[in-house]
Amino acid sequence: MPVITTIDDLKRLHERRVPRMFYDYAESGSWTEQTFRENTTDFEQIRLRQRVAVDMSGRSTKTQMIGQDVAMPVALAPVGLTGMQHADGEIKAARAAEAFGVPFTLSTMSINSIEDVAEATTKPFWFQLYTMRDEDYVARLIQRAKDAKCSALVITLDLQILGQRHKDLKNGLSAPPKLTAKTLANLATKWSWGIGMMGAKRRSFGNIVGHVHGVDDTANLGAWTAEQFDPTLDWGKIAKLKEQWGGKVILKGILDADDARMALKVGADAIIVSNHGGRQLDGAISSIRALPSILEAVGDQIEVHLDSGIRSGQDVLKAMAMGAKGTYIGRAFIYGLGAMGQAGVTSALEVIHKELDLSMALCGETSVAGLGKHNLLIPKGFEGDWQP
Ligand SMILES: Cc1cc2nc3c(=O)[nH]c(=O)nc-3n(C[C@H](O)[C@H](O)[C@H](O)COP(=O)(O)O)c2cc1C
Ligand SMILES: O=C(O)C(=O)c1ccccc1
Repeated sequence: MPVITTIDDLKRLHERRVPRMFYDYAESGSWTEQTFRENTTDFEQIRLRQRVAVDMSGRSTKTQMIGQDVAMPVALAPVGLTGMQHADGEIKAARAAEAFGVPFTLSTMSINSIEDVAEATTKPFWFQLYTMRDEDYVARLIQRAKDAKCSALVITLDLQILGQRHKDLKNGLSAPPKLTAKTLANLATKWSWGIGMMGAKRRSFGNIVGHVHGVDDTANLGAWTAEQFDPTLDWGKIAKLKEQWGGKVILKGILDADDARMALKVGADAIIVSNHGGRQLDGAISSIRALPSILEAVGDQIEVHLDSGIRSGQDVLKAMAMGAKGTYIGRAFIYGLGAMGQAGVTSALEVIHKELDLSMALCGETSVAGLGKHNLLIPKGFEGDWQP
């Protein structure tokens, strides 16, 4: 077993072990990838305040997200096609999250189905919803998530149409995913991935294929999304979905204070400040830069979470100290999954937990609740003086 001490170690192994088509799909941002890059470089702009001679014994990273206990404020973000990174990837990731004590969010676009994951775990997980044109299908999907006892519905709002990712088009990534001649050639060097996949429970969209008609035979992810997703989704429809669900609702993909106010108005329990990991609107600001103005607008009335660009426990610390009440990792756990399956996801969580715990101690903090702006050195003008 290789010694893993950083998320980057897992990323290198992921690249080595997973066919290029799926590695590229995970790693890509849209268009020039400016937003994708700035999601991580903007975290680097913020510095941590080192404090000394503070009793650091009895530290804890435990806290709550939407009223649920978490071992640290880091959930697994919904990631489509997770089961193509590793056989039964959603089951593996959900089990790793459950054992660690952090929430797992299952994507609508997952390979393992809601029922597969419910069967393989003992605690409730969260379900992420994409709304399709077929409203009956959406209603059935919500019912399936209820039947599986999912404890939150995460409705993603920043992807009713897909941002263009060049590599996916060049690699011929289709939806539902199919192996092309190019990928099969690439497979020759990815034996363990291929052998695993042969034994996988599923190799196509588990929540969709067999549950809705006319979904196969599409050239690429963008064309498929344009055909299937509901382009008319608006705040009125979001309010109706919330009513249909009846439980906790998290609205994902908020990057603007005005939208955060709308989310508050429809009665969401939490929002996720997110630009979808730089995969949607290239040129949008990083989520860590968007966070302060959103907190100012709604932070005292709704739980504000953040994702996009988190690669370390220091990043988690920075987001929490700025005022977020929770964070999510997307690629960071996908690297682990592609590298080593369930053990790799556990490893990603351990890396981030250790970084968070040690950095809290070196900042002179012993609890998540104690974190605040006093832990940060934020450069003047960090939020940008761009005018809407
Ligand atoms: C490969 C990949 C697939 C994704 N699929 C979904 C999805 O199905 N639903 C969704 O709401 N977000 C999806 N996202 C966005 C993630 O939930 C999350 O917002 C993003 O990964 C956070 O950025 P990070 O990867 O820098 O942590 C996806 C992200 C990646 C990298
Ligand atoms: O790739 C993504 O980011 C994503 O969310 C998605 C959208 C449509 C189909 C599969 C994944």
